[in-house]
Amino acid sequence: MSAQLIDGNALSRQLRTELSQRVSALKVRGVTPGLAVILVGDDPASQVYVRNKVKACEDIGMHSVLERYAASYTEAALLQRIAALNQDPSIHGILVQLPLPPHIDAHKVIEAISPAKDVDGFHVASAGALMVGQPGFWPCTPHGCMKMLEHIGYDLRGKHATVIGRSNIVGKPMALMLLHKDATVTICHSRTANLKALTLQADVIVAAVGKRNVLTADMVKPGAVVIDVGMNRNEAGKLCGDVDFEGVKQVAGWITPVPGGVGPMTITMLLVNTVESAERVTG
Ligand SMILES: Nc1nc2c(c(=O)[nH]1)N[C@@H](CN(C=O)c1ccc(C(=O)N[C@@H](CCC(=O)O)C(=O)O)cc1)CN2
Repeated sequence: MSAQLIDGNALSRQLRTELSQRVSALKVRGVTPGLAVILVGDDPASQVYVRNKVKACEDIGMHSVLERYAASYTEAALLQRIAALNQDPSIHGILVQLPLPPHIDAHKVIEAISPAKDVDGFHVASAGALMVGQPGFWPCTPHGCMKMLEHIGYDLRGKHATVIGRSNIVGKPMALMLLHKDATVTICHSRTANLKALTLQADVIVAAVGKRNVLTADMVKPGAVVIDVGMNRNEAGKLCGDVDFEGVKQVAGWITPVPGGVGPMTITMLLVNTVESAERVTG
């Protein structure tokens, strides 16, 4: 048996076409959705991600600004820049690319972004809204995973979902989103005893650890949906996820690839949040 692929590139293309129509409708009403992307430092992967974000905005007719600052940029200067963008009516979403250089307190920076423009969904107000099921921006990566499940028509009610990873930007919000859809959720992490026993029970597994081969074929129930959030490099420098793709695809029912799975969906959901932010402003 071989799992069916959940193609994040194809789904992104479809969603971005729909979004470009929403952007056109906003423009007719005199509003162009605008995203500000801030990059501090010269992390090579981050440079690729921010370029892709700006290009994605352009492709669907949105306005975007990319602000790049040297690694020596101060926290105070960054906070001042965010305060100005909070007041800028042409900007509906503000994103500070992570990771930030170590001298900058990422939590302080995220909290400086107005929750109304927090299209990354990282602000405590956004996290709280997700927790209690109130309107707010959802973090893009787990939101993209939920869209992929929706796309394959997967009904989560009563299903057992196991999330491997407990980060604030993926693991924890992922668990809450699955819970909102009535799944029974288990969160696993580095101190979890007998991870295999918990993944073998799962109908849906989300691997979000940042470590290769965290999930192997012997840990997966036949037919399960496997979503790989990992972004790692193997010895040959090739991009790979947290899942042993070749082995797991023989057992799973559905599987996301890396690249071409969750990654492009992360950027698509950022566009979704920014267009929604602009739509909220216009009422
Ligand atoms: N402010 C934020 N910082 C970071 C986030 C985030 O959502 N907001 N997430 C990650 C990085 N990230 C987005 O910023 C991201 C990572 C990967 C991809 C992606 O499309 N990956 C491709 C492969 C790209 C490659 O060839 O290197 C894929 O999976 O197909 C998009 C976004 C950390 N920081």
